[in-house]
Amino acid sequence: MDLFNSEIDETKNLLPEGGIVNYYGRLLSPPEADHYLTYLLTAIPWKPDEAFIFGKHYVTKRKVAWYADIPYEYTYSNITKRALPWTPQLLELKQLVEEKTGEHFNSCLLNLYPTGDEGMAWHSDDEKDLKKHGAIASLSLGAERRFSFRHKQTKETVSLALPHGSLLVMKGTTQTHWLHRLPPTKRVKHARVNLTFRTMID
Ligand SMILES: O=C(O)CCC(=O)C(=O)O
Ligand SMILES: [Fe+2]
Repeated sequence: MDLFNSEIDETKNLLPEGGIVNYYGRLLSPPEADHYLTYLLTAIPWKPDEAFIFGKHYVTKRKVAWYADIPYEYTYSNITKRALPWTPQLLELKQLVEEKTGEHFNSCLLNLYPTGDEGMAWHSDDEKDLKKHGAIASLSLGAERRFSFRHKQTKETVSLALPHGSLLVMKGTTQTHWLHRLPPTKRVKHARVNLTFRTMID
């Protein structure tokens, strides 16, 4: 029996309409999750997220890294990023996520939120370089944070907590009809790392 996930139905759609979000609970046991969190905090070449918007240079306290099967280039907010080659540990995590979800991914965006002061504003992951309606799998490590969805028309919201080692998948038309965000919170004083596994189109 899975002691972590006894109450969780991973086939349930958390959204009432317009997309599919499945929550798998803990993919990793707490010791496994600790192991990967320590690895990621120390071994990933974290860089602040940057943007040039109306000629002004913005640098976030949130840090990012990007890995993929091939050195894809990806431009947003006038900054071009080139994907790094997978590390063995990231490939282990990718394989676990793929086995659990039955999906396949060719890239991963990593986010590091040093404290609850950092979050991510409402957005959809609907860039044209991403496979349309492709699944996005989100693995969370470290500080537990709330994660929210908001329907673009009805403004209905759906929220859940994402604990250490947990897995969430967004698929179907979720990015077309819903926004999502990671709200900042004064209560959280330690770091969270999030890995979003994605499919880029060539
Ligand atoms: O940190 C998270 O849980 C979400 C990150 C996210 O939405 C993104 O990278 O597009
Ligand atoms: Fe996102």
